[in-house]
Amino acid sequence: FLSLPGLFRQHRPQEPPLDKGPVPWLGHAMAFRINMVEFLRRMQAKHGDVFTVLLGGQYFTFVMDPLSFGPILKDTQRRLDFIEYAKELVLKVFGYKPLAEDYHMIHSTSTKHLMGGGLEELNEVMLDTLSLVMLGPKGRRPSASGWREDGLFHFCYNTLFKAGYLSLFGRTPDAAQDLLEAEELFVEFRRFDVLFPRFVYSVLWPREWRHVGRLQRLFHKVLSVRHNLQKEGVSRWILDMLQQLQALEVAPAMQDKFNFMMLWASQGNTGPASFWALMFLLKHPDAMRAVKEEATKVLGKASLEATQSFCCDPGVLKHTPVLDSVMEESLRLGASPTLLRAVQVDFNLKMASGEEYLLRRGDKVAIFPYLSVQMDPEIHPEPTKFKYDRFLNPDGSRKVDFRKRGKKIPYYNMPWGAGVSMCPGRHFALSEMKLFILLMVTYFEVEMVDPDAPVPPVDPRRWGFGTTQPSHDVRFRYRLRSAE
Ligand code: HEM
Repeated sequence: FLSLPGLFRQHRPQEPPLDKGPVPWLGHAMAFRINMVEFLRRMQAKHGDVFTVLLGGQYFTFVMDPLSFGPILKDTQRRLDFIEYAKELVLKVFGYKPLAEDYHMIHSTSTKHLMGGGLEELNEVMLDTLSLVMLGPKGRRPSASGWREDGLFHFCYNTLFKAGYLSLFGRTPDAAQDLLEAEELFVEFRRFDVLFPRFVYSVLWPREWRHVGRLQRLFHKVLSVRHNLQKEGVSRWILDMLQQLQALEVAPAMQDKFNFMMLWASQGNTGPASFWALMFLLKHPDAMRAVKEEATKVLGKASLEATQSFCCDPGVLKHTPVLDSVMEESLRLGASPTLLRAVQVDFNLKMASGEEYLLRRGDKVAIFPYLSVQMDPEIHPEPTKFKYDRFLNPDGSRKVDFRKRGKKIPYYNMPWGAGVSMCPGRHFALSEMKLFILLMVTYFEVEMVDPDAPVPPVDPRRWGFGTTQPSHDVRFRYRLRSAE
């Protein structure tokens, strides 16, 4: 009954082309869910740069022209809302009931502790925890000099998850036990991660719904405030936010759910993104050579003596333009967030071309930068190719000048989203991923088991959910460089 008005919706003059799809109410939901990129390509070819589609009872207007993103991302008149819409999702996925104060709290605390001076402190902790995860509780073990084999995706995700989790959510005096618990948590995190896209689309089987419920309860328990209080070195980022929630008299059970949300936000993307970076480096010897040369320049020729941990000044992360470009290029190819805003009042969206479209109150506006920016051949020639120096000027400085139709384009790569929903953890995320890659190329020999194995394609079910994942893993081996 509630969806009836939607069913009989008619296209009004000046509105974007309307495509209600083949199935009442569901509209295009099936095609969208199976492969969002293919679906949007088809719609763009059919309707142009702006179109409205019906997806599971809701109307989404996709804006595909990056020169027209400004009015959506810098909407000062608050005709578009991000927060209310995000609230529904957060309640469903994490069980967390957001407060009006949350947005400001998360962003101001992140500015304090995940950027600038706070970040320098956290980088030191991250280096220490990466040492623990990659070398074990006793530092470099003699047996560790032999080759070890793993799936590259599993290795990167597992390492970044454990190091990130222990750095942010704290450790106990028993490092071996911490590692064990982090490993167990990673296994559960991956189970949740695998179900995540279909959970969001509400298309799980009954058994899977029950499984998701069990996983949610497990995370609430493991990340509970009570459990956390027994730990040392819980990051200021987490502590500060929990203190603010306490001051707002949020119940402890709700704080546990908040922690789960922060675990997801902080650990769901860095592992997969590091995988793409290392994968591309392994497949592009020129890029690997350039990164290694830069690493030697900033760190010197490093190797480990017995029982040593990594020796690296995180300050060097400010002097790695080549690695910066590699990370930006890997994120261009591997990150595919969807930026969503709810339309609060009917209003005219002005496009860069001068055209105007009427947007209807209650609809959602969506931007999918992977297709409309990151894969645009005019902005990034040969967009499907990995070019490690794409984001470098000839003089070695960072390239920020990208153009479309002759116009400088402000949003030329959008892995972190943009505007009000821009990732507040981006500086820390880049630091931890760069630290991991630097350690891998400096202290380890790394090679693919089958050097001819191609870069795996993206799992199409994950388009639109932040950093993509490969459709299958790739075997690789690694060993500590011997001391010279
Ligand atoms: C490669 C790594 C990462 C990528 C690509 C990434 C990307 C994003 C994107 C696109 C969003 C916006 C989502 C939306 O529009 O709904 C977001 C939100 C967020 N990210 Fe990240 N992120 C990464 C790592 C991190 C890390 C390491 C942290 C924290 C330590 C973090 C904390 C957050 C938080 C708290 C939010 C929600 C902000 C809000 O509610 O407004 N992210 N991230």
